[in-house]
Amino acid sequence: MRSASWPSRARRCNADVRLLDPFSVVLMAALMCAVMSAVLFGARRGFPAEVRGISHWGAALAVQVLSAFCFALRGSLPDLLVLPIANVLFVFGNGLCLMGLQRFYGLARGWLMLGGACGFALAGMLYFLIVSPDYAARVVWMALPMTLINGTMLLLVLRHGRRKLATWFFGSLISINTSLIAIRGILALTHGPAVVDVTRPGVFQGFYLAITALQPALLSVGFLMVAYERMRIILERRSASDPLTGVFNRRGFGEAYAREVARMARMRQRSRSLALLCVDLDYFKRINDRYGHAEGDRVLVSVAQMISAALRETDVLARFGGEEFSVLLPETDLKRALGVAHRIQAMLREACAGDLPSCTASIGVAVQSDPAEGLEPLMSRADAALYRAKENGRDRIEAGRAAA
Ligand SMILES: Nc1nc2c(ncn2[C@@H]2O[C@H](COP(=O)(O)OP(=O)(O)OP(=O)(O)O)[C@@H](O)[C@H]2O)c(=O)[nH]1
Repeated sequence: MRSASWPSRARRCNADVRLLDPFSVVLMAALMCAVMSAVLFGARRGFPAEVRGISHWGAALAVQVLSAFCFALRGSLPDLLVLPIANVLFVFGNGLCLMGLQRFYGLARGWLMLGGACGFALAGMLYFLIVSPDYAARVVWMALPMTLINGTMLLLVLRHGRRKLATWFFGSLISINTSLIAIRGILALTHGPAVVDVTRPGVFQGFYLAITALQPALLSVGFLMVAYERMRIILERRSASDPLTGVFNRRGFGEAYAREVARMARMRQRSRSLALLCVDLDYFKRINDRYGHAEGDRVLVSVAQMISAALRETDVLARFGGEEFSVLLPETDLKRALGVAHRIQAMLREACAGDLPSCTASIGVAVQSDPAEGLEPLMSRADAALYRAKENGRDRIEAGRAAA
C-alpha cells in the first residue's frame, strides 16, 4: 500500500490538530487584558506629566476585554449581533493603542483615522454577514484596518523611538503582530476559511490564537518599558537642571565638567585648555526690591536664554542658585574666553534696552590647561576674578590668575 504524500499528510495532520481551545484562549486573553489595564491605570499616576498616552493604553485594553467577552458570547447570541460589535471593539481597542502612542510621541491624535477604521470594519462585517455571508472575506476585510493601525504604530516607533533595548523589544512585538494579521488576511484570500477559521482545528489557527491572546498584554509590557525609559531620561535631566531656568544645576555642571576634563586628558598632546566664566548680575537685589520677585525670576530666565544664545552647542551653562551663572567653554583659551564674556555683556545691554529691567553683569574668567586641576580650584580662581570685577566698579570683566 502506498503511503500518503507529505502534503496530504501535513494537510490531514493540520486539520486534526487542535492546539488550543478558542473559548479558553479568548477568556484568558480577556483576563490578561483586564489585569494589564488595571496595571496601566495604576502606573499612570507614578509617571511625570511629560509621559503621555498611558491612560489610552489602559482604556485600549479595557476595550479589548469587552471585545473578547463579545467574541465569547458567540453561540449564545446571534452572530449578526455579536460579530460586528466584537470586531469593531477590537479595531477601536487597537486604534486607542495607536492614539496612546501618538500622544506618547507628542503627535496629534488621529481621531479621523480611528473613526474611519471602525466604520470600515462595521460596514464590512455587516455586508459579509447579511448581504454576502463569507467568513474568509470578513477575515480579509478586518485585516486591512488592523494592518494599517499596527503598521502605523510600527512606523511611529521606528521614527520616534530612541534606539534602546526597550524600543527594539516593543518594535519587534508590533512587527510580529502586524505580520501575523497581514499573513492571516493573505491566507484567507488565497486558501479560504479552512486555514484561518479559529473555531476549526489546525496548526496555524492554534498558533494565531496563542499569539493573539498574548499580544495585547505583551504589547502593553513593551509600551510600559518604553515609558519607563522615557521617565528615566526625564528624571535624570531634572536632577541635573535648575528648575527656574532649565539650564544645568551644580550636579549637571559637575558631570559636564568631568566629561570635558576626561576628553581633555585624552587629547593632552594637543595642549587643549578650557575656560570658566562666572557671570554675576549687578545689584540684582534692587530689581527684586523695585519690580518684585516674579519680575526678578523673569530676568533670570531671560538672562539664561540670552547667555545660551551667545554660546556654542558644546558650551555648558549652569545656575547654582541666586543671580550667578557659570559657563564652561571647552577648548577655549583666555583670549577667546574674554571675547565670549564681552559678547554676553553686549547682549545683556541690548536686552536691557528692550523689555528687561536695566541690569549689567560682572564676569570673572579663569582658564584651565592642566586636566588634573579639578573644578573647585578653577571655580575659586574664576570667583576671585569676579570679586575683583565687583570691587573695581561692576559691569566689568576680569581674568583670574593662572593656576599655580
Ligand atoms: N527673583 C529671584 N531672586 C533671587 C533668586 N536667587 C537669589 N535672588 C536674589 O538675588 C539677590 C542677590 O543679592 P546680593 O547677593 O546682594 O547681590 P546683588 O544685589 O546682585 O549685588 P552684587 O552682586 O554685589 O552686585 C537677593 O536679593 C536674592 O534674594 C531667585 O531665584 N529669584
